[in-house]
Amino acid sequence: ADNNNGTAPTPLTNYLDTQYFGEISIGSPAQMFNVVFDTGSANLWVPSQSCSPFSTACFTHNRYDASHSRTYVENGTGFSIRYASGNVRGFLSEDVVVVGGIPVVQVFAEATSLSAMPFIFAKFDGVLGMGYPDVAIDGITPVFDRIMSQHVLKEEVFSVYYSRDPKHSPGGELVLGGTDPNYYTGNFNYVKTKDTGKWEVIMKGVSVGTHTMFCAEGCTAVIDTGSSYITGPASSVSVLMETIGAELDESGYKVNCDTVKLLPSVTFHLGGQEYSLTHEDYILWQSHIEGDVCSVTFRGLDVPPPTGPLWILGANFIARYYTEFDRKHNRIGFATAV
Ligand SMILES: CC(C)CCNC(=O)[C@@H]1CNC[C@H](CN2CC(=O)N(c3ccccc3Cl)CC2(C)C)C1
Repeated sequence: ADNNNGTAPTPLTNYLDTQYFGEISIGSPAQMFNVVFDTGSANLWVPSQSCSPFSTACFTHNRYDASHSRTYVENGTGFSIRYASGNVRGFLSEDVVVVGGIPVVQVFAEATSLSAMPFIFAKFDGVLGMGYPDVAIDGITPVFDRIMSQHVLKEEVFSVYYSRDPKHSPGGELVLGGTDPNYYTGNFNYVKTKDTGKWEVIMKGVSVGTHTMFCAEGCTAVIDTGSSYITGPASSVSVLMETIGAELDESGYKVNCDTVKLLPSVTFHLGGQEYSLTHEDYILWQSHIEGDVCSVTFRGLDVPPPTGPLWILGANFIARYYTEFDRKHNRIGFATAV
């Protein structure tokens, strides 16, 4: 609950270092949902009780039932959101949403159809977008904006800790209104966001070992809590992968597990600081019966202009660098995660 020092923590679950989600409630009495807190989008949706039984992705998750909530307000406007990886369709409703113990009356979407891919792989029920209002579909005021307008937060910021190892508990933590010193050391270094109303910054270079190989003339980096990996322009990532001896197969880039210890750091130059990832941070080592598999948590993704080209720094970056998203000063702060 908002422990009236103006900060509100929500513990997160870490599923295989690729999905981090926390619990919110909607309605009275409370209906519980697991949601990804996604800085790369700005809408809240959960599966609807009225989703079609043929939508497997919908049926295998918790569903919101308006008829069981005494604070439900009908809206009914159509809703559709297109993510890079799949889309969600439904209709708008309004009800009391509680995040970290803070209640807000919120317009959200009841999803009636979810694209099977990738939502059948989702361990979470829905998505709570933590992006700026500028990217909110249908101009709906996002949850964090509704919370800020209540003036209950010590600071108009939220912070994210992602654990690096699924056996850790908690798998992560979202703090509304501040940061949690239990999960970082040292000071924060800040980077101003671009004036685009997105959680994106100017990156000054990407280095492999000591050699700046990409983005030397500057490029855009999105700090995206809802993305599992790091993505960059496909051509750059393929050169990067070639440099570390990774090969592309149907499920992404792989390296020979014997070479992992020798792999170079990959460094992202943000603001006045260099943020390095070692092989510990960017290799997903999975032990299988038939032998170990070492996946590289980088993906090529070409985002067309004007949004792109861009790099997306996702969960594996945030797991190494505790991240504060500052709406008051439109900046992002990074500190070394513990
Ligand atoms: C502005 C908006 C309208 C468009 C641009 N924003 C975007 O595309 C988002 C940017 N952040 C990341 C986000 C990833 N999503 C798609 C997605 O595959 N997830 C997912 C991840 C793992 C397993 C299963 C699933 Cl389902 C998680 C999630 C959160 C549902 C998309």
